[in-house]
Amino acid sequence: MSQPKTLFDKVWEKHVVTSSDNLDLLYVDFHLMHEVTSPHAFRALREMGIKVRRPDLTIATMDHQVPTSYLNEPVRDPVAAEQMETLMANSKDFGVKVYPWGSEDQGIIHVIAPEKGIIQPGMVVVCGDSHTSTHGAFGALAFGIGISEVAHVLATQTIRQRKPKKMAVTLTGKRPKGVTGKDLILYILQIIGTDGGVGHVIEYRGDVIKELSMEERMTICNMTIEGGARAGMIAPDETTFEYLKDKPFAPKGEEWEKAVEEWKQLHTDEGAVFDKEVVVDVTDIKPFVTWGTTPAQAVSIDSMVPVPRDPNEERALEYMGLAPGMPMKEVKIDAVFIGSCTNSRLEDLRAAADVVKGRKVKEGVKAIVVPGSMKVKREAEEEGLADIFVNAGFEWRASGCSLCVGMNEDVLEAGQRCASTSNRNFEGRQGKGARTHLVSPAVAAASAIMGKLADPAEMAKEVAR
Ligand SMILES: CC(C)[C@H](C(=O)O)[C@@H](O)C(=O)O
Ligand code: SF4
Repeated sequence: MSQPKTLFDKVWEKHVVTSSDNLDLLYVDFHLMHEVTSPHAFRALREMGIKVRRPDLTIATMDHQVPTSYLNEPVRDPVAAEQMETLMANSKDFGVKVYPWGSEDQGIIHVIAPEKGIIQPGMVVVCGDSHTSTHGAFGALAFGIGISEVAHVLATQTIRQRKPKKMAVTLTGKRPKGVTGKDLILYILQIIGTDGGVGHVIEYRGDVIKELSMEERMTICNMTIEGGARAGMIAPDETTFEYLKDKPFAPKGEEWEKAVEEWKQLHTDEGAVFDKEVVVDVTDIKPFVTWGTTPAQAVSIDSMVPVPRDPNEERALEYMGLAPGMPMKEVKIDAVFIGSCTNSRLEDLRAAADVVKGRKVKEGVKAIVVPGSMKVKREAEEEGLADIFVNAGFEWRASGCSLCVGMNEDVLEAGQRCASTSNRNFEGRQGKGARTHLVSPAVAAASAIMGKLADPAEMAKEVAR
């Protein structure tokens, strides 16, 4: 019998075109692009007189800099306007399909690619964006690449990589009610730290993972990068196939049957060895929130702000304006952001709307919902979620990265504190001096109602509909 292999080994080996100097040249099945990391690459191709090798395996969207508070008007920010025009021109010149701002297919690149069925098990997917790790949820090997690598992929449809090591994170026990994919990944990050995955590709395993929806798997893989890993992966199963079936880019008819048979082989063989293994029991966990300025600085919502253990943690507390011993549930907030490629899919908006329904956002709190794609926006409107948010006092926006990164006009003021469903709480991430607490959509929604970080289950008992 051949050597047992991990899921990652199987996908990697299938894509090696050639090797030299400990580097493998990998074939790329799909290349995703956005307006921020593409201009340089297109310029490089233009200067060298090279065409895009496989425009049919490349798509681009506008997400980071697009306005979300208005559509069909000239873009007010000149820098954003220029980036957007540049992407339009480059896409046209190089024959790459683009989903521009205002079009019905536009959205955050990591939301629209899965939504169209582009991401399929066993693929190698790259994008000049760190959160490309999202797509590992499908059993694809998906990772972010640098700007010069974007040019290389455009020109050759391949990428040179050193093979990362293998790490397993196995979730055991029973997931408590009210604990979401977001809580699980915050909990995992708090255990492994921001460097726990460095040099590795993490495979998430165990029954807890098998029971998660595709949306929750995407949330977990999305934030894998915050643990320093190159990528996160989850073996495809019936949940994956169910999600993909009939999506525009998915194989159809006989091709579908054939693909599913192949995809079923994409799992780690019994006896395969990982370089590093972490086992996490999830039985006793609660919703998780961050208190500091890294996604790993997180605690249970029932806990207190911790006593700092080193100068970094001291600095984080100072930046966050928090004192040790203060209950997390007493931390007052000024803003709530429900959005980002971590948590802006229909299921996320449903979870938040479920908490908000019939209640009102606390006076003085600015709360916005930014759907991950225009498709999510339309669907949420059709099923009445948008009305629930608007009636409660949320702003209902068009799709984009928005307050996740503050590269458009959505930024917070210095000192403002936000409960955010995004993935990064670094200093200044949501605006200079702004403070970010990473939370799940349900916790964000409950926090909007309470005006402070809140556990949705307790909020429901305190605030009538
Ligand atoms: C702008 C882009 C390169 C960046 C990334 O790589 O992740 C952004 O999406 C982010 O989330 O910080
Ligand atoms: S939503 Fe946030 S994390 Fe995701 S791609 Fe946009 S800026 Fe990056």
